[in-house]
Formats: sequence, structure tokens, C-alpha cells
Amino acid sequence: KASNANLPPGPRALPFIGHFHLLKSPLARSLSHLSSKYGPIFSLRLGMKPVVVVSSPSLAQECFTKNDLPFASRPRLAVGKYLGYDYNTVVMGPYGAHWRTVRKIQTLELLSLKKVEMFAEVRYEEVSSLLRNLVESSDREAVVNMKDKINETIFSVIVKMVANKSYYGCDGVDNREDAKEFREAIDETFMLMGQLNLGDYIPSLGWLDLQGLIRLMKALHRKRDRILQGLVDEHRKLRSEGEIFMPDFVHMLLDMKEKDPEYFTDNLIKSVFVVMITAGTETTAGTLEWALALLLNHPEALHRAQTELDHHIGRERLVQESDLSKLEYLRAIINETLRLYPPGPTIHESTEKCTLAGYTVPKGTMLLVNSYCIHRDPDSWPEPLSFKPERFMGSGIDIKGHDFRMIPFGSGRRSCPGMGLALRSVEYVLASLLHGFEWRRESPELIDMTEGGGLSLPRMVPLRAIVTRRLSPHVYPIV
Ligand code: HEM
Repeated sequence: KASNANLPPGPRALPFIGHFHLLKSPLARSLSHLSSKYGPIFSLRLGMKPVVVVSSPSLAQECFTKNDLPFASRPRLAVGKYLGYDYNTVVMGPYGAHWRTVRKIQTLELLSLKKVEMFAEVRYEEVSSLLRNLVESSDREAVVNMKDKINETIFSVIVKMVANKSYYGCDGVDNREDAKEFREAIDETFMLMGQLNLGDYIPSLGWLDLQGLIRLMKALHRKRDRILQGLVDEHRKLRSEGEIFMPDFVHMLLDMKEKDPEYFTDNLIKSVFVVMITAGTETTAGTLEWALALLLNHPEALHRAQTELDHHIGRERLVQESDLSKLEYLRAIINETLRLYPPGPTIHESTEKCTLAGYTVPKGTMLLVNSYCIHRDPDSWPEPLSFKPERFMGSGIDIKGHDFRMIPFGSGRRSCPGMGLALRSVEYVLASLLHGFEWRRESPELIDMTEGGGLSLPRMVPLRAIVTRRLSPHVYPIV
């Protein structure tokens, strides 16, 4: 059916597999390379599946405004079945009544501005713990693996919000082994989400599981589900004993379950939980790691950010979240980081026939919107490959999905519901790191900026740096 459609042109397909052979990791780069040859809209075929790839602001606008409803669904991929509680998570679920209900709970009940404010104390505790940790490293002049440090902080913030669980020594608890297992499970989830599983595209081969991905997904699901069920059961026990210390997300969902036990099954609660942790950690931590890497390669921008921090905060106290609105240059750095290193292409699927740029896109077509390419479009961005935070100063460019030159959080119905939490966390952690420490590369060579594979466009090489204190010793949280 697809071959009869008036789809955009694209490269010549191989029999049976279509264009699988053209897609390399990271996908965002591979698609950008193809769009430099075939233009801002082109078609691919992955096995049986027609795919349309879009890489310009005006076409992204057409997808997320006029065609937002037809493209509001996700393809039914094995990863959604095995790692998304049978397509029940908000990230991987098809568009429909269930998705709308769960999305509403996430945006209104869990990730609203009020809730983001409510958990300020959690961010404060975890950032204090990070600073304490870095003070120790700075006293030893050690090279610090910043990927690990940032991941630990963001993971802790999110897990505490969701399940009030401490893993890294805050509150006197130290469950590093449990945390390691949990974080490895999340890393593995992202790795598997970034893989093209042949059976999704060539269903007749599905049962063979030639790449062994289904086997890995099933094993990972068992591991993750055991961890998540353990946390839900812990909460139940606390409630039965009348011990509710903090209204975390699991408690909020268990409250909802009391009103509607049929709908709020344990699987639904675990699916909300797992989405927060998978969608929220790697993306937020990855943005922070890219931002620091860019600043280490651009000392003049680092210096300007620190001057701004000293001007507004001074050197006799730490940054507080209430300072963030004054830090215009810091925000420009974060915007420029998200421009250059957004997460991988957003993946949607058409639920009805629609027209795009004059072409007819049939129902069941996969849509990939490549923000990586859109954000580097020379027609929208002068010197698109250069790191220039200044371009955002006083520009009024919206990054929340209304200006299609810059869509790091997507746009339309499926755009990121965690944007408020993400931006607050990135700004607060980055401001605290730059204000509290001087930063140096471990060698004179520039930091390697190669992108790795995976859905969140991580760095290929974990970021390492040398930190030294820049504030008086009494200002830091007590070691
Ligand atoms: C810098 C950090 C982040 C970035 C750049 C980011 C970006 C994105 C993008 C591009 C999408 C896909 C949009 C689409 O398909 O059109 C998305 C979806 C999503 N994000 Fe985020 N995100 C971040 C942090 C977070 C956080 C902290 C959370 C929650 C704790 C979160 C929760 C979600 C969810 C639930 C979805 C799926 C929405 C749906 O399918 O309806 N994200 N995000």
C-alpha cells in the first residue's frame, strides 16, 4: 500500500530490508547526513515500514500544528511492549483515552510548576551532597568523572521525588549497590530504546529475534519490575503502619488507587514511575554534561558565566533557586547546549492519512523529526556549528515548542511534560557548579565532543575534569 502513496522521494531501497543499511549510530547524525543529500523531507523504508524524515523548522511546524493530531501516536515497537508495560507508558503508548488520562496525571499532578516548587528541598539536598563531594576531590586535586557525579545527582533528585528513596548517603543511608543496579537498568533501557529491532520492521522475522534484543528486553523488564515492585511494596507497608514522611509520587498514585483501584493497578503505578526515571534522568544529566564540556572548551564563556554569578550572588553564600531568574547568560548557555546537543529524533506515527509539504503520508507511517539537524540549519542560525550563547541574549527565542527553529523538548501534544523540572534542575545544578568551583581540562587538548549512540544523544566519552574551590571554605556545605 505504501508504495502507491505519494510519499516524498528518498534514497534507493534494497529489496526486503529497505534502508536499514543507511542508518548508523547516532541516528541524529546519520539522518542529518541523509538530509544534506535528499533535502529537508525524505522517505525511507525500514523493512515493511514507511518512514518520513523531517529536518526543517517549517516542516516541523507543519507536523506539530496542522498535523499534530494525526501524528500524535507512537509506533508499536517491541520496546514499548516489553519495557513499556505493554504500551501503557506515556512515552511509548499509542494516542488515545488511556494515554490522555496518564499524561494528564503526569502534567497536572506530578510535574506541574507547583510540584516542581514543592520538591525544591530535594534538589537543595542533592546539590549540597554533590558540592561536598567535589570539595573532597578538589582538596586531593583529583580528576573527577563528572558524568558519574552528575548522573548520581539527577538520578537521586528524581528517585527522591518519585519514591523518596535515598541511595547515595544523604540521610545517613548508603545503598550504592542497589543504586548501581537501578542505574544500570536505566542505562540499559536507553541503550535498547536506541536500537532498531528488525522484527519491528520485518514482522515475519520477529519470532527469530535475530539480534537477541527481545531476549534482552524481557530480562531487563524482569529486573526493573522487581526493583519497582519492591519500592511500591515498601510504600504500602509504610502506609499500613501510618508512616508517610513525604508525599512522593508513589504515595500520590497510591492515593489515586484508593479512589479507583480498578484503573490504578500496580502495573500502571510502576509504568508512571519508570517513565519519570527513564525520561527524566539521562536527558537532564546529559544536558549538564554537554554544557560543562562546552564550557571547558570555551573558557571565555565560562569566565563570563562566573562573573555573572559573582555579580548577582557574591562569593559569601551558595546559589539558591530564587537567584536563577537573574542569570540570563547561564540560561543562554543552557539554550545553546540544547541547540547543539538535543536528544535524538522524536518518533511519532500517523494514525490517519494526512498531507505534509504537499505529499500524501499514509496511515501507519513513522515520522522522525530530527531536531539535531533543525538546530544546525544555517538558514536559521548563523555559524550554526559554533558555540555562541550570546545568540540567545535578549533574543526572545522560545525553546518550549513555539519557535520551530529550536525544539529540544519537542512540540505539540507529545512534547515533553518534564520541561519545567528539567530546566529548573539543569539551571540550579549548573549554576552551583560554576559558582562553587574553577574548572580545568585534565590535559591541554580540547574535550572530545563526539556524540555516542542511544536515544538521548549522550557523549561518547564520559566527561572528566579537575575542579578547585573558588569560594571561602565556610560557604560550602559541611563535609
Ligand atoms: C533536558 C532534559 C529533557 C529534554 C531535553 C527532554 C526532551 C524530550 C523530548 C524531545 C521528548 C519527545 C517529544 C516528542 O516525541 O515529540 C520528550 C518526551 C517526554 N519527556 Fe522529556 N526531556 C527532558 C527531561 C524530562 C524530565 C525531567 C521528565 C520527567 C521527569 C521528562 C518526561 C518526558 C515524558 C513523560 C515524555 C513523553 C511524552 C509523551 O509521549 O506524551 N522529560 N522529552
